[in-house]
Amino acid sequence: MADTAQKLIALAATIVENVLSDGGDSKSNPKMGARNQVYYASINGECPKSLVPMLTAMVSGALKSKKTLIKCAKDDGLFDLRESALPDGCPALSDGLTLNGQIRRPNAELLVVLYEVLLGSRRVRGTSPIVKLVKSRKASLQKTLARRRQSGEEKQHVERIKMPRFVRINHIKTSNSEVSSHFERELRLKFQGKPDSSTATGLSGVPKGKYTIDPVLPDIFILPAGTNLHTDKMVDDGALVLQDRSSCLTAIALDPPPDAICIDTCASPGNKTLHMASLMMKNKSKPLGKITAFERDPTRLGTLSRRIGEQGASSFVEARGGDFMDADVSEGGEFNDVTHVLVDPSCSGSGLAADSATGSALASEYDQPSVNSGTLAVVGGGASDSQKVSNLAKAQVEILLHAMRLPNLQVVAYSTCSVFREENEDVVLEVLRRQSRFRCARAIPSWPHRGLDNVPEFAAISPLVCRATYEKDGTNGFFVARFERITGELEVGARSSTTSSKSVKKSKNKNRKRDAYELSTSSTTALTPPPKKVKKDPCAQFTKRGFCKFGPKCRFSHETSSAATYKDDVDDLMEEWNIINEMG
Ligand SMILES: C[S@@+](CC[C@H](N)C(=O)[O-])C[C@H]1O[C@@H](n2cnc3c(N)ncnc32)[C@H](O)[C@@H]1O
Repeated sequence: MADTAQKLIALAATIVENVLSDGGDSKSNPKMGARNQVYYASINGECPKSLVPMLTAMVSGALKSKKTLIKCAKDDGLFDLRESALPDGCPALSDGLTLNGQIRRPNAELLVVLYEVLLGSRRVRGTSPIVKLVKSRKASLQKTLARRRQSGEEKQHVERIKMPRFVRINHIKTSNSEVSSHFERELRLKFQGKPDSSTATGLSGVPKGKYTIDPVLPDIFILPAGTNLHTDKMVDDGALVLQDRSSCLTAIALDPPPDAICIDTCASPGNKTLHMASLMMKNKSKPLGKITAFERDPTRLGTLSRRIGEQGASSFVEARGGDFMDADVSEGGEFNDVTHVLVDPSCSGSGLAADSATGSALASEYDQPSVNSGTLAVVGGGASDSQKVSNLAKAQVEILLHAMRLPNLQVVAYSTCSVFREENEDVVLEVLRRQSRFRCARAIPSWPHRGLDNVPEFAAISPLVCRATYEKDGTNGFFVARFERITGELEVGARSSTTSSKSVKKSKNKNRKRDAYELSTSSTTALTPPPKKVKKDPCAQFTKRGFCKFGPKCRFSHETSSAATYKDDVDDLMEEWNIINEMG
């Protein structure tokens, strides 16, 4: 037992070291990212599948909480210990310090073990000298963290948010009845009936031993939080997909008919591409159409291709390496016949649920990207968070406009897992302003939670778009909009039924004229700046727990100083979050 724990700690430390280091071979290349390295460790047999959730939690926790862990160790005097005070074989921890006492390069194993003791399982397992050292100082380290939190030097502990386990059916490989009997036979779960509300309370209330189905969205099963399905046969076979409920909104909003010719502009790891494929197969009444899934990142393209194969979709889904912005969208071009496009571009990821590892809180949908928190690490170099979000928003608008140039395109679904209006309603308004062939239509009419309702300029689009939040929907924060080609026969804002290829041709001539009349093509147009917010006192419940039962209606502020955490592969993180939940 202790040996297994030590092997796991050593593996986590190797991955952390790879990520923190500057170089590495292709296998341990830090650019590959921690999650991919965990994945490789599991397929290479270095980590048993059942321990993948623990490994993921250790690696992501140690990396995300690095600063907190080092400060606690430093305050606790760990780096001042003389060699004689260290257990036999323990590396000199002060090697990682510069002359003025700053940390140059933390010992990766120390980070992992400190994470376990202070923020993770709070237990010390393993046998190495570093484990022995931390074990001997566990109580004082934990007191140091508590003191730092009390003095405000560290963020208060945020209670772990437990989302239910959402599982989507892949209709290419299975059916609802097969899945139900699998849950009952293999997992010994009993169906508890369909919940009568879509509130977070209704959803998170799936008791142990039971399962249910989504009250609003088709094909989603809801299992108790913490259900470990990482070794489940149907998940392994690609018949069931672990996907957050909110991330299923986009393909449902697009609603492609079986013969649709589709593009996913930003596809990897392919959750939404493959959801589209499943919907097309489910409704198959005529020959299947096709999906071209663009991915510009070569590593992520590999993940996408693999998953297309695993989920049985290779015959009609193609992974295409390259930037969608270079795709030929001209009349008569390669994508002349495309009717449906899904746009789920890189975003700030500000809607991802609070992370127990870092203690960061859930951003509210009324939050704005803070100017100086500096937590959006990837886009725009040293730019402020609000500048990075603005850069992301510009790219989001350009991808939508590029897609809307496709000559036979009928429907576009747009989504982000951001809660910021700058990447959501503002993007929709900007796209409507810059072209005149598509209007915003009502996406998923049965979804109860619509767009921001407190901003006068959003009044027309707010009832048409969908939002999701942990507080209201039991999911990560999410936004979806549906655009439809204007046929001239429908009222603005009304939703047509899924458009057939005949009506595509009918409206084509009219649209050609509109094509010529495309409005501004400038990529530098600034989005509407967010209105100034009235300063409210902080909400005590939100500060303490990371959420509050009054949600956006609360009269106190839910603003956080680190409202956004940038992650390009946000869907990976969603899945990772589910994994971390399993630890609870
Ligand atoms: C938010 S993730 C997509 C998640 C995916 N839709 C899913 O549900 O699994 C964005 C992905 O799009 C890729 N991407 C961003 N902009 C792109 C572009 N212009 N062309 C192709 N891929 C792009 C990124 O590399 C990243 O893998």
